[in-house]
Amino acid sequence: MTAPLHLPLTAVPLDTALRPSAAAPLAEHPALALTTVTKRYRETLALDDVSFAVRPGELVALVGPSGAGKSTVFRCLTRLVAADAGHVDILGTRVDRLRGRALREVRRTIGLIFQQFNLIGRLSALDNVLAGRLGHVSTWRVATRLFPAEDRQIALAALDRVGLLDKAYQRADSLSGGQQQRVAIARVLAQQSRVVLADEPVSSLDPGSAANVIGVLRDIAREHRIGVLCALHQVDFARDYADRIVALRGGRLVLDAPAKEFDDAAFSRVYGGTAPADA
Ligand SMILES: Nc1ncnc2c1ncn2[C@@H]1O[C@H](COP(=O)(O)OP(=O)(O)OP(=O)(O)O)[C@@H](O)[C@H]1O
Repeated sequence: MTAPLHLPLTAVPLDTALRPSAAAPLAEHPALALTTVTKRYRETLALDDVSFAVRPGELVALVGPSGAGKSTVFRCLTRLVAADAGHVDILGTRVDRLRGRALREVRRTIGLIFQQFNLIGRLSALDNVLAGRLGHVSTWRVATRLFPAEDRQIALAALDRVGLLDKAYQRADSLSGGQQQRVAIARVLAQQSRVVLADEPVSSLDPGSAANVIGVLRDIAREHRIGVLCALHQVDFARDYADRIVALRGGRLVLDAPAKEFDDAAFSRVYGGTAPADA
């Protein structure tokens, strides 16, 4: 375990510490875009001519019934699978054409948030956030976990932003689910990602914690001009917190609209049937 090192947070103003790196491409490009993407797994057409984009600063909810193709969208964006047709862009770079090192570099710019938090339980919240700095520091520093003071400052600022500075030296597995997910958000902040993919980030949380986490995600998207694509099962959260909702059904895009326009008619177009009272 790294010895606690309590650095004064005043040394680097928080907005400076968390500003996206100057090397990052500027905001003209969408954070991510799918253009006429088709993906087939043998006989299953998982994505059928799907196009949509997420702009910097926007939280877009990706909704749809089970098997609609949401995970396949994420797999195409991270190039875990190759689209059969169409193209996939991250910050203006076509990831579907990349290989090897170039692909790894683009992947490193994508912040990932998972349903099950994906933290290392025995490490402190701070060390988990520092993992977001791995793409920014040399291999020997990673091996020895001797992160420069500046990286620790950035990680602490990120924890402060999600309201967890006082938990920095606490083991991740001693935190509540909502707190762990906020550590995961702090990690993508420290990573200075311009693109975040969040796969069902609040599914395992109680409604209060879920609202808190998704609210933090939306706020950091706006503050840091991060494009966030967030797969959500809870349509009510999508409506309340997302800027737009993109809906898939049977691999086809059936809706791409401002979240507040997602009414009962839209619900039945996406899911069939009527919206539950609390959706
Ligand atoms: N590796 C695979 N091999 C064959 N078919 C697959 C594979 N992965 C997904 N599929 C099929 O592709 C379709 C889309 O699956 P996908 O996992 O993208 O949907 P999803 O919207 O993420 O579903 P869920 O909400 O249940 O996770 C489904 O019909 C699924 O059964």
